[in-house]
Amino acid sequence: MNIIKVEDYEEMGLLAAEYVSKKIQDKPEMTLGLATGSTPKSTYKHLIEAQKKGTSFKHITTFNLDEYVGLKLNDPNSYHFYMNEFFFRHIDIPRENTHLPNGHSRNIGQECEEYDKKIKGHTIDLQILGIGANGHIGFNEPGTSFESNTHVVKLADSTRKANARFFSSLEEVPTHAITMGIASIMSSKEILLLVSGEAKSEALERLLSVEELNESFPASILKSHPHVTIIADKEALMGTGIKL
Ligand SMILES: N[C@@H]1[C@@H](O)[C@H](O)[C@@H](COP(=O)(O)O)O[C@@H]1O
Repeated sequence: MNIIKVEDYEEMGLLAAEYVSKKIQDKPEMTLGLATGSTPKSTYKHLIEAQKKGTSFKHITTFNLDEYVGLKLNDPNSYHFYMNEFFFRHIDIPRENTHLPNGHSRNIGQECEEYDKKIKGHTIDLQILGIGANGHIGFNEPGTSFESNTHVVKLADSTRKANARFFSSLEEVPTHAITMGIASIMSSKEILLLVSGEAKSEALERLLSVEELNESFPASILKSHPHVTIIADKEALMGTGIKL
């Protein structure tokens, strides 16, 4: 795993955007895996800037990692809304090239199968990832099989609490989500893991020090991926023994 150390959240976003832009320039029709949450927001902001400087998203295809179950697509807390608000509506990507699981589908099981089929029809060239404080990737909570494909997960209490900051109350946070599975994440050619802030420092330390792959710490699987780059800021690196 290659680690790029940055000063703060903003620099992480800038570097990540430069990294992604370079990949798009090298392969304009690439498939990009996308994440949500607080972590990649500054990356999207800088990618929007990159378009003004010549990066075009016209020929890329995107697949998002996850979506809450039960929220309407236009709910401000849905990841559909998030992606549109913070990225898609600002760039030149054709909407039909963007893919997210539909957590408001009447048949969630079928939705998972269909989403999985769509992913398998592509090879994700670069997957942007965040990490949960409990080591989740996508919404693959501790205990998820490393062989998993797109599936429904019951969110850990700690994840619901961590994400409650976006909702008016904890009760409003959905209990379930659809997530790309760990096997799908691992099948991407390359992974860019973004880690920012003190709240992630324990998870990052665990990831860097873990020696055995363990389903109780989902991110540990990344140790077995041949091409992972981590961009981590000072606060996240605190306690890991890695000095800036
Ligand atoms: N489903 C998302 C993940 O894809 C994300 O990477 C992680 C960290 O979120 P954040 O970036 O807001 O800390 O947990 C969220 O719940």
